[in-house]
Amino acid sequence: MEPAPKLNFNNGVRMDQVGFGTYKVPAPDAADLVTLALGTGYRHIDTAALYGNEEGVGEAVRDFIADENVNRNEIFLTSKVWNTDQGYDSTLRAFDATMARLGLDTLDLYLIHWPCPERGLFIDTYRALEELYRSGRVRAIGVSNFLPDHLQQLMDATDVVPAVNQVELHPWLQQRPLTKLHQELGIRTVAWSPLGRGAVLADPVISSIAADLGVSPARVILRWHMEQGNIAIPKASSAERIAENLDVFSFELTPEQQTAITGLDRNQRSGSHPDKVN
Ligand SMILES: NC(=O)C1=CN([C@@H]2O[C@H](COP(=O)(O)OP(=O)(O)OC[C@H]3O[C@@H](n4cnc5c(N)ncnc54)[C@H](OP(=O)(O)O)[C@@H]3O)[C@@H](O)[C@H]2O)C=CC1
Ligand SMILES: O=C(O)C(=O)[C@@H](O)[C@H](O)C(=O)CO
Repeated sequence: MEPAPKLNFNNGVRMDQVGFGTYKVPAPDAADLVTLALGTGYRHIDTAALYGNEEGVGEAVRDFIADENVNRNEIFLTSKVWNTDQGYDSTLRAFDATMARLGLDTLDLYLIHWPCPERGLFIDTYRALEELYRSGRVRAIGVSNFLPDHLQQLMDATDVVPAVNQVELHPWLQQRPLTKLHQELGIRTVAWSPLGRGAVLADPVISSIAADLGVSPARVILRWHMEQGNIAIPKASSAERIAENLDVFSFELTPEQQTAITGLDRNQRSGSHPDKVN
């Protein structure tokens, strides 16, 4: 299957518009599942220190590069510094630990996982990401779960504009004020839980559009993300679903279908609120 189109970051780095998410992929399963995703055509993998699967993700990436004669720069890998490692020196140590687990020399994108405003450390943490960026150990840096006021505080105090803000986003939580701010600031929106952890698949409007188009509800939702300009990182555990989630570039939604999906927005989170995680 053809890889997804690539979108440019504000620093010229390019990321596939569909990636493979690995939250809750058990460590023993990670190497095989990521290998399956890479073999299907994914060239963008999302993990994090929290997920406990960086060893398997790294093994899959390294083996795919060796076995398939693929260059390292053809695979885009994201990881994230966890909340308990926030702070300048601790973030640098956390990055070294992530790279040791991945078994790689460079990372394509490193993110602050949650702002954790009560810790008061996300600016120091981001300064460590800036150091990693300046030293060439990461190709791009960014944030995750940042709200507008977090972004403003960060950009007032630091130098490198985040390449992305990775946030929960799906038809029931469209985050329109935040995505508008992203566009104004030149920050890419990466949608985590793009399927609402599976819940949105059962929405009757999605099901009806899927029936009209003769595709699955997941492909409708992910096509919607593509047409919104989002980068989506669905997680799946079967070859069929992994392939299905990447096959979202052979059809389009009609304006009426787009409008119907826009109408599903109801500010409903499947995950935690950024102000509640510390
Ligand atoms: N930065 C952050 O704070 C966060 C980042 N993330 C990232 O976002 C990724 C995706 O989000 P996630 O929370 O996993 O949820 P998703 O919205 O990707 O949904 C995943 C769920 O949907 C099911 N599913 C996937 N594809 C299909 C399909 N084609 N048909 C039917 N069911 C399907 C999966 O089932 P099954 O696995 O059984 O196939 C799984 O239960 C994560 O893996 C992680 O990488 C997630 C949460 C927070
Ligand atoms: O948001 C939640 O409640 C979750 O369990 C996840 O978002 C988790 O906190 C996480 O950050 C996964 O990347």
